[in-house]
Amino acid sequence: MSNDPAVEIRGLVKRFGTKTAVDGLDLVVPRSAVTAVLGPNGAGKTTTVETCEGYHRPDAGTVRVLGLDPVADAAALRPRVGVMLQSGGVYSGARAEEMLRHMASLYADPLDVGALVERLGLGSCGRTPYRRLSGGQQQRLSLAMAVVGRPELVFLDEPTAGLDPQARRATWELVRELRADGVTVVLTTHHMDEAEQLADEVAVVDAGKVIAHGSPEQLCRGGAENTLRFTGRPGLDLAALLKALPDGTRAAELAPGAYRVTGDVDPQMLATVASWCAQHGVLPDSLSVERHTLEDVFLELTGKELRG
Ligand SMILES: Nc1ncnc2c1ncn2[C@@H]1O[C@H](COP(=O)(O)OP(=O)(O)OP(=O)(O)O)[C@@H](O)[C@H]1O
Repeated sequence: MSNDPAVEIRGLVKRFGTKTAVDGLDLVVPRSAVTAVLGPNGAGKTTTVETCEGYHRPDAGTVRVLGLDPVADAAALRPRVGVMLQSGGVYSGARAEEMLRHMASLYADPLDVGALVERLGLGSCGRTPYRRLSGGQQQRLSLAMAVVGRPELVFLDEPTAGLDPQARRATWELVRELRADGVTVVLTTHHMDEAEQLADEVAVVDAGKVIAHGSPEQLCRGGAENTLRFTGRPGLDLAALLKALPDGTRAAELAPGAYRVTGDVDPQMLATVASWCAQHGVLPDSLSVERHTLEDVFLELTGKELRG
């Protein structure tokens, strides 16, 4: 049973009036791993996650969470799934630690509340009413509430948005520990470094669909071209070099003696360039391969223009 996916979304469509927020989205989330959902503003990430949490009924398609229907089986899922919403969902007059203790009391085997409060840096504001907490403190409290019941699966919607670097690191540590404990984590984020640091799998959502899916390494390797740079004698015959390289490779001398080769840079290409240099008596002063970052891939997939 535990080999079944934690979340299985097939052909999900969700409309709000005439607006199609999610437009035939497919996503399979493996268990005991961290899946990051990335996408431009308005791509449909929150709507998708909220549908998995049972807040919306799909207009078409199916959603299964731990093998169950998030709406029809909401009661069965509640003790097994932790949810951190993008904005509160919390009674604003309640005190931070009281709320967390109350939440913990609803579960059979909760985490130690005191320890959780300490590690998320909420110790000094435990008696503060929710509405008087800073944005970052509210955020950390929501995270604590999502994980206190030791869920099998947690949904974290932009868990580190607006957090200071210390709180961000503390959140990352907590996510890593959840994963080490076998918890499935689905998080949305606009921070590419966060996805690179935490995610086993990344799904890029655009206009209501998943347009790319894989490990950060797979996406960085497959999605974008890479670059090889070397420096050597000026005026090398790049047309001759290109003949030795796969079709579609490009080469340029950017400044006298500074060369850039762009294309599918793999170990074979590196060997070919090095041996071509050797045949021409060129000893490069430097030779480096630049891997594309997840941000490069993301921008390549979703475009560089701002969306309306
Ligand atoms: N309750 C709603 N009523 C009407 N339109 C909505 C509603 N919720 C979301 N939308 C619209 O659906 C689209 C997808 O929104 P969603 O919040 O899922 O995107 P997102 O990828 O989470 O964006 P962001 O990165 O900005 O949080 C947007 O155009 C949004 O305006």
